[in-house]
Amino acid sequence: MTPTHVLGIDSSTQSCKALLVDAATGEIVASSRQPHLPGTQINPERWIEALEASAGGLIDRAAALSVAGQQHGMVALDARNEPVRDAMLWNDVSSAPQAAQLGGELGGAQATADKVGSVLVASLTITKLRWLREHEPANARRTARVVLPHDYLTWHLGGRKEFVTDHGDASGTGYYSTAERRFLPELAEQALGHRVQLPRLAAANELVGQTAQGARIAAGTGDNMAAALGLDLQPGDVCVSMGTSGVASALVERSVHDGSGMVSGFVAAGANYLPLACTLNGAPVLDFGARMLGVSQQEFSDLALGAEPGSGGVTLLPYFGGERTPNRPESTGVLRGLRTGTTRNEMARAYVEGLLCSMKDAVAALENATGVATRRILLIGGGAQSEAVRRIAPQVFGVAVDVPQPAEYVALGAARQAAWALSGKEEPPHWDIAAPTRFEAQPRPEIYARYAELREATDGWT
Ligand SMILES: Nc1ncnc2c1ncn2[C@@H]1O[C@H](COP(=O)(O)OP(=O)(O)O)[C@@H](O)[C@H]1O
Ligand SMILES: O=C(CO)[C@@H](O)[C@H](O)COP(=O)(O)O
Repeated sequence: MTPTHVLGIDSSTQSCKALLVDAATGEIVASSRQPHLPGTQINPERWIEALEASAGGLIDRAAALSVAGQQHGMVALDARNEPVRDAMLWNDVSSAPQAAQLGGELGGAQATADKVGSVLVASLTITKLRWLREHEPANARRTARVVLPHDYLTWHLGGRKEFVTDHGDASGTGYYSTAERRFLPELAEQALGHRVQLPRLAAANELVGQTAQGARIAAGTGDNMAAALGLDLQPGDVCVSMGTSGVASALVERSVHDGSGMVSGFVAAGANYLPLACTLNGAPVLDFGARMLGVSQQEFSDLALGAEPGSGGVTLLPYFGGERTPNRPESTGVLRGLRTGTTRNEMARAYVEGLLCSMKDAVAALENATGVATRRILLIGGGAQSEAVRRIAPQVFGVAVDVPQPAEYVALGAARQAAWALSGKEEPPHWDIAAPTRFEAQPRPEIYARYAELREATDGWT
């Protein structure tokens, strides 16, 4: 029998990735990737070009497809569904003042988390709507509809008919009630100044359209929700993703409302919830370190592994692009403990340890907010390809770290969502996931202790 293929698309911050997968087994039969333009604002048409360049040749081989996308980006459209301006992405921190302002209007941090699942930070879509109203009033007035990156691509692939989203991605807008699982359009109106059209909310396993080639289209979801589907995340697992963002996420059965703001209480693709702690500074911290030392990623990893744990006393706070967890949108990176004898090995290792310590902050926040102890960590994303990250991670996290077989788990999760919707069943298909490689090491709590001291000492710095 000819196998049925499904296509998973991951339109993430740095690139668009596509995986063609056997719908019955999850076996990957083809893959492709196309980079996105750098920056924190982008014309959404550029995403379409990257999608066509990566996935275009695979669509006619798929019976169904699904798009997972970077969360939160504000795609503001006019009455003819033309973008009124470039999309503002999750990592654009311009709207930090508006986040604080709107949070106050909603009654403060805990009241906001109770209402929408998350304390407002600049990443969330609603804060960008208020920014638009204050900084570009003419564009704000022209805005008739607001959608998320994955909604825009799903709409395009379906022949530009209906705008649809899913509960997972919608839960990251700041105008969605995670407790009631519905949009709160009055909050979008409060932010922007007038009512806008929002996409229809579809179930994670719903078919919402069809491509010109005849492939059925599933609702899609946010990239972190898709990663949980791709990994088949289980209770007690914490997924640590080192993409452009650094994310610690876990699947739980009840909605989370963390008034501290460290954890965003999002909804998963399906009946569960996906609380996550997200930093603005993920794998690009390693890119920055390698660039500063003038070496390739491979050489950078080798350099880092040539230094002792603790990096000879050099500690890095890697808040290069401002930070979201903790909420320090104006902050910059800080290096402490440099001596005349500091070596290149120690410098490289300090970058790796700094990134991992910021992810340990995220894991700790997740444990605090959910009350669930971490049984194991699954490390994914571009940064997980670094040997130094893999080997130093268990020293910093203090638990074993599993690195799944190299695979694009967001795109794989999108493919699983497509297979799920195509099957018409209540549950996603069971796919055998290859056994991960386990990394274990003697915990080195002193690394994190020194990092935490630097984080506290620099609170209030910019
Ligand atoms: N071997 C490696 N070592 C360190 N970083 C890497 C390696 N391979 C990829 N990366 C980094 O991972 C990031 C891309 O990861 P990815 O998960 O694709 O991001 P996103 O999903 O946000 O687009 C880039 O910053 C890239 O430089
Ligand atoms: O803002 C968040 C989650 O809240 C980010 O995780 C974005 O969803 C972008 O993800 P990557 O491109 O880094 O995977």
